[in-house]
Amino acid sequence: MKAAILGTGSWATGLARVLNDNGVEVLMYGVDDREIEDINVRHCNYKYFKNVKLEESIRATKNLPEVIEGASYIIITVPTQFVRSVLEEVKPLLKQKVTVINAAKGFDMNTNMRISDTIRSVFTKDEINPVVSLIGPSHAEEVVIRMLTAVCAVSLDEKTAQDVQKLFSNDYLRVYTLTDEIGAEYGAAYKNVIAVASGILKGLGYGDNSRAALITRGLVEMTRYGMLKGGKAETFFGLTGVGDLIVTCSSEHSRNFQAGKEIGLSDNASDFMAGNQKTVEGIRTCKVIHDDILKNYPDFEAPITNCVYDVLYENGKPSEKVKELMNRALKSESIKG
Ligand SMILES: NC(=O)C1=CN([C@@H]2O[C@H](COP(=O)(O)OP(=O)(O)OC[C@H]3O[C@@H](n4cnc5c(N)ncnc54)[C@H](O)[C@@H]3O)[C@@H](O)[C@H]2O)C=CC1
Ligand SMILES: O=C(CO)COP(=O)(O)O
Repeated sequence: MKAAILGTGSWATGLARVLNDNGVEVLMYGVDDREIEDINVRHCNYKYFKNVKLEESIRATKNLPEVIEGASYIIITVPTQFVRSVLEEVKPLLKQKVTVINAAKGFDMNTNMRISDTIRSVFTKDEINPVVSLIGPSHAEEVVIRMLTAVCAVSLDEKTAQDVQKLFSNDYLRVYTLTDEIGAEYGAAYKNVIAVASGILKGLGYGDNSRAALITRGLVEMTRYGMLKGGKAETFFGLTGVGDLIVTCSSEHSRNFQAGKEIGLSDNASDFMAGNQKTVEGIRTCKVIHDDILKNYPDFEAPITNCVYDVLYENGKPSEKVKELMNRALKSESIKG
């Protein structure tokens, strides 16, 4: 059995190793010569993992037709801004029905769709099986060294979710199935915005109490928003919700957290925004959610997202925004608002 992995970055490499460990033939598709050469020749991916030796059976190429040829599964591990364009390149290459598995977290660059909707908009029902997302608290840096991790295979179709569950599960990766696609995808995207806020708090010098408050109130905010979009409340209390929120808000591995930390340290986002080269999905996700609320739900309160938006896009000072959050009108802890 063969899996095509789109991307040669950190998550692509982590999931390639999982599948390789599970006896699946993997071939990675990349656009970066250095990453491809590292994987094929030096059997590592030094840019992302300084001390990890990969198996020789994990290979990468720029030749997309070779990657897609004979693959039963196509795994999306490119940042969300490239998902649609790479899938459009894949489409004419399909010769048999495949299962497309999304592992990216955020929204379509052009349409702001959830990524599962993007996949369904690119392919016909005859070309692909029901879409699956593989999401949950899973830093590539830990998965690639086989540290115990649990994620969800999310699909509207339970059977396809179970198939993907079996494909990825092993003694260090435990996969649960879930059918609330909307709730899971909004949770996995929204948590990146809260993780930027968590990094900002760290950079400003705040401690564990502040982070616990942010995670808790962030969970309330993302649950309310996700329910508005059609997700189930219980999903936000699972791996794709609070699970991913905790890991991303608390880990130095998180690029969203790192971005926030840098912004908090300089009490300003402009230098970071001008120079950033890393994959920080929360930056664009924040704008998508902020703009959606402004346009479609003017009475909806999203104080954390609004503050992160002001810092990233309106030159707001992080230290002032923290004061603003703390001095909002006092209220009860209700999830309703
Ligand atoms: N790194 C992690 O721990 C996790 C990442 N994710 C998600 O996975 C997605 C990818 O993130 P990372 O792997 O971390 O990013 P990354 O920055 O480590 O790697 C991105 C990769 O995409 C490649 N790429 C860019 N454009 C491409 C194109 N058109 N065709 C093929 N490859 C292309 C780059 O060369 C690079 O190899 C993001 O949405 C992220 O939120 C999800 C779970 C864990
Ligand atoms: O989604 C992730 C872990 O579950 C990765 O988070 P970052 O993109 O912030 O590194």
